[in-house]
Amino acid sequence: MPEFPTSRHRLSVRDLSCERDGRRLFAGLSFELAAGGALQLLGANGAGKTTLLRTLIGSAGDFGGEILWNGRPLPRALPALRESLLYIGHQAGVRRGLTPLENLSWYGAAEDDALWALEQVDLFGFEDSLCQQLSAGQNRRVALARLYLPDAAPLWILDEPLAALDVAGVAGLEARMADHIDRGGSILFTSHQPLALAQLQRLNLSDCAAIPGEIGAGGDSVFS
Ligand SMILES: Nc1ncnc2c1ncn2[C@@H]1O[C@H](COP(=O)(O)OP(=O)(O)OP(=O)(O)O)[C@@H](O)[C@H]1O
Repeated sequence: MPEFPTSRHRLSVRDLSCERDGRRLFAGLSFELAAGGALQLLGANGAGKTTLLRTLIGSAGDFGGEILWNGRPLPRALPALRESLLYIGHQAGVRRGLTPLENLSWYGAAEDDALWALEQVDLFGFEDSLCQQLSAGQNRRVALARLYLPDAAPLWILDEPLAALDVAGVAGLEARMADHIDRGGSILFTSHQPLALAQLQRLNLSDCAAIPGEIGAGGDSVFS
């Protein structure tokens, strides 16, 4: 697995606000996520966690405030952000009419790499089964196998990656996330469950609060 040089990427959110159907989901949201950082988004059902993640990757509607990738504002910087992004959404992007191996091939993985990745998520022996015949947790594992492909991007944005995982699956994902952070990657994820990651920062969207300081190893900016 490659190293991601530290201080090379940075996602900045400044005074972000978002409304849907005339209802304010959150406002005054500011944080920075730099190389080597991890941020867990918390919040009640409907607080706007998925909407925030989709806004950050340019897949949601209007927003107020600023989103910057390496100091350049979206939407202009969106192509550069997407080049550095691995996004796994709530629906996980698994095509249920395909096999796990075919799903990873669809994402451009070579067969050897895909087989190795599937083994890492304990799907050895299921690589040629149709995903529609797999369990919910196994389908989540197919999605998470993308995190083990050799060209995994430095910025991971993961919506409910722990959903449907068993205890061993959660432990495996924690280890993979820790390794990614150690190598200078960064992770923004939602989860209702606690995760044992060193230096993990948490942000509760229900509070619409700002994070005091920077997440990651790349600098010394402070937002409030
Ligand atoms: N395109 C849209 N049009 C109208 N309302 C929307 C739209 N997208 C999201 N919403 C509303 O915004 C609110 C926040 O939804 P979102 O999925 O972001 O919440 P969440 O915090 O991820 O919730 P959960 O924990 O249940 O997954 C919900 O009430 C949802 O119905």
